[in-house]
Amino acid sequence: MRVVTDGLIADYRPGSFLLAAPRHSLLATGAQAVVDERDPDELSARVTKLLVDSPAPLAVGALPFDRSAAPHLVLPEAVRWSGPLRPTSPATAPVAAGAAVTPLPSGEDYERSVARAVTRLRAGELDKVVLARTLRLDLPDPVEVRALLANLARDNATGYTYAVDLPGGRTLVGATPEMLLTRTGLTVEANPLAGSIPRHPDPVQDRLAAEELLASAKDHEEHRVVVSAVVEALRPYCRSLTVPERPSLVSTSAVWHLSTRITGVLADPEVTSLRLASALHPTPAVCGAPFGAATATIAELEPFDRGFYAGAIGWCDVHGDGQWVVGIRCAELAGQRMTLYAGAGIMPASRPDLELAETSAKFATLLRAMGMTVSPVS
Ligand SMILES: C=C(O[C@H]1C=CC=C(C(=O)O)[C@@H]1O)C(=O)O
Repeated sequence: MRVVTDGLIADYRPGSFLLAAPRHSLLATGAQAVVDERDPDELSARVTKLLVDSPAPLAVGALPFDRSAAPHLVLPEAVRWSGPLRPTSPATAPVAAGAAVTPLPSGEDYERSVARAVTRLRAGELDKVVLARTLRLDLPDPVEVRALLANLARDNATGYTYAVDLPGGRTLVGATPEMLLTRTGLTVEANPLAGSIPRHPDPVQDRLAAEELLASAKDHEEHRVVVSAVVEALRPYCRSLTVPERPSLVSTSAVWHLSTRITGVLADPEVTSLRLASALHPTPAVCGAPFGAATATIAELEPFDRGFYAGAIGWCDVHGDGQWVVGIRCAELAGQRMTLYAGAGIMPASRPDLELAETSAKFATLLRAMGMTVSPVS
């Protein structure tokens, strides 16, 4: 099969790092050095030192969901920038038909876990928790990653399409709508998303769904928890912060979200985008609040390791500038196995069936890009 791809995607090879943002795209290849310090200050200091001492213009990579696990950053051998990716080639299926699909947990078990979380939330044990589920695809052939990336970039032009090489021959591929942090000089920007509703193929029903989301007290509260955590995490680093009073609506091709764009001015020009990303991550958009109770609930109720799902993906240059996005709407590829991840923010007013439907809608980002129409709710 000949795969026609465009721009930087055509030059993507296994092991490369790709981040295609709405206004620019980055392809980094090769690895002069790998950095995996777990302490955020040491990680940032080591990356900066290596960048000062080497010709590499930036470091790229990913922070895992679990703060105590090792990050995976590399100083690439070559870096190329281009404008936004605008794949023009016809969609190509990244793999022949015939995947075996295994959900973990099953739909019923996910609903049971959501119900257990709701009981704890209503008892006041925590304010919010994000519970995820996975779909394992066992494929007849290895995935053609360039075709998958082209389809993701085509369907998610306002989002961030990415591919990150992970230890152990794995690759995280996805298209996230959520930007964790961008630092440009003294200016920082964060764009937390939380509060979602599936989109509808009928335009009138779709508009009604968006209005329902805008009117939902549960979703506004779910969003408020995230915005307040992001503001509190940024405050010590900023001399001013601007936070809109109300969230706005944004959409992917699969889901409507509540979104708040926060901007700030850094107090200390030495604080790198990597250090700021570590300070923010994981926000309650992927974890919950309070942090300790949410991580304990996730560890107890989710029957899998998140790895780099719900982590942070991005780059940082020698000046500390950079961009980090939230590693959601993604799948981990390992040979002919592909594991898709999707989570939903659970609140005291959550309904298990609706949270299951929301995770199904989130899986559609990857399933559509794979050319699959299978119903993931099982
Ligand atoms: C955890 C995910 O989405 C997060 C980001 C936006 C909206 C979310 C929500 O409304 O639940 C989630 O917090 C995911 O896609 O796996």
